Amino acid sequence: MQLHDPALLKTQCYINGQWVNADNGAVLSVINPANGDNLADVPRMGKAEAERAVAAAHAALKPWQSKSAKERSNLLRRWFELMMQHQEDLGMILTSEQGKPLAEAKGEIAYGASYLEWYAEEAKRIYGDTIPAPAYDKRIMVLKQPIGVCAAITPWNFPNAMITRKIAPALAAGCTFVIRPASQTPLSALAIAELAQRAGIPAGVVNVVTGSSSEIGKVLTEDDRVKKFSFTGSTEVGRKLIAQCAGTVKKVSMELGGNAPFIVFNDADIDAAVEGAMISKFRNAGQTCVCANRLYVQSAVYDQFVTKLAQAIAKLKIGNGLEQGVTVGPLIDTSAVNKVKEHITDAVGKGAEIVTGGTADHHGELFFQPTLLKNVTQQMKVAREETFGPLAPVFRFETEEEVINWANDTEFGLASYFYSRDIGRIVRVSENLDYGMVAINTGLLSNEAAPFGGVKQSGLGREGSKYGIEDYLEIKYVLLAGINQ
Ligand SMILES: NC(=O)C1=CN([C@@H]2O[C@H](COP(=O)(O)OP(=O)(O)OC[C@H]3O[C@@H](n4cnc5c(N)ncnc54)[C@H](O)[C@@H]3O)[C@@H](O)[C@H]2O)C=CC1
Ligand SMILES: O=C(O)[C@H](O)CS(=O)(=O)O
Repeated sequence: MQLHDPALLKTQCYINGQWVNADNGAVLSVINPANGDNLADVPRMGKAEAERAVAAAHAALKPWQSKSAKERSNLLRRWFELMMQHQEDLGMILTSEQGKPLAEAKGEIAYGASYLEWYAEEAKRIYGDTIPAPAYDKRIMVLKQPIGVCAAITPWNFPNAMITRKIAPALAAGCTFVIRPASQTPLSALAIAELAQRAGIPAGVVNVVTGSSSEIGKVLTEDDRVKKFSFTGSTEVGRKLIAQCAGTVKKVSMELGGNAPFIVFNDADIDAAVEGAMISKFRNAGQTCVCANRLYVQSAVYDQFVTKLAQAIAKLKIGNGLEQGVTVGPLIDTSAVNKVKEHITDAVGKGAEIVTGGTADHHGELFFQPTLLKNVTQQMKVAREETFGPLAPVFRFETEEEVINWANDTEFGLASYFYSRDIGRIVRVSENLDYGMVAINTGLLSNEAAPFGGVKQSGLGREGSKYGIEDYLEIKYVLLAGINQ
């Protein structure tokens, strides 16, 4: 891996300001999904190391809280500046371990850094309240104070942004943090920690532990010193982690699975809808929780949309994300490839038709051709399960009522999209979609200024925006009496 600053490639974990190996020297290999190369080995840590990381975060709490909001803000700002200065190297590390095209990886670095930038500012605007008391000799005050030691387990699909989207509001609020990144993509997390150290974030405020998800997860969810646990990943694992947090009544934030509807009405700008579908569906080879999972197109424009979408898909370039012009990289592992195959086989077996793609790609075992299916129905697996791959199933619908019912017929409620130029329809559909996020006439809704999150079984809480810091604060009610004595 050619880096301008090779010191960003860390192969040890970061605990209490020290770079350390696993106690028993065990390691896990980080593999490039594009070619199977071993990029590096990182520590395979477990219970003891995770407990030391929690202890470090706990010891660092008071000193971190004793800094002024402006001091914390300045440190977050410096961290943001360093991430942007090293955007190229961080992107290279990210593409090498996760697979997404370099342009997307660099975009993720800027996206991840934007949370540090945003919460550097929010750190200075954590306001409390004074409330008129019901008695003349009393005063009511409301303080907002940091919740304490926080912990998170993060996924492989956005190995930079899913960390900063949690750690930035936490540190801004005066909390300290322990991160356990996905074992497929630990190098991005360790590089973030390296830049935290360079930025002057004090020892123990940020800690990164790689290794056993179950052992480390058990400590982070059950240790009473951890007051807040945040997770991004599958709903299935999220349920388990919420249950593990119950024993110590931890506050939890969950960014879980999705099943996004992408609806195109007869009055839509079809070219814009195709452009939005391409962004929403094929970003990160379809491996995002907000990807269009079901494309619903109204009957009068169905054939035109399918034809134009097939033409756009034909322009995608599959390959190693480090190669110039590549727009679709490999999937993360063989189970991801098998899920795409399973959904295609099921749909075709129930009457769907492959318009383009449909098979694995010659670039390697983890590459799959961007695939378009038509004549898809609600009876197929793609209607109910998150594919998390480069598969675009297009359903036909007749009425607004019908498509709203189909779109909402899922346990998920994360992102949703629709294209229309009718103002009455825009208001009605926005209000009737049971989702945490509704994007209108665009296929990309993620940014640091907006509250990202889901309803139903897609999660708990919000990340980003002014709302995202609330999950790292506790409200304290202070009553002052006897004022006239
Ligand atoms: N909402 C989102 O942003 C994401 C959703 N997903 C969903 O998850 C599915 C599978 O992707 P995965 O990465 O395998 O998700 P996953 O939920 O299995 O893994 C996510 C993270 O949780 C960790 N983990 C898994 N089981 C654990 C356990 N018992 N205790 C503690 N940590 C555990 C993993 O090591 C990883 O760091 C995808 O098909 C997609 O549906 C995956 C990534 C992100
Ligand atoms: O986990 C994910 O898929 C991300 O939250 C999607 S996004 O925020 O990068 O759009």
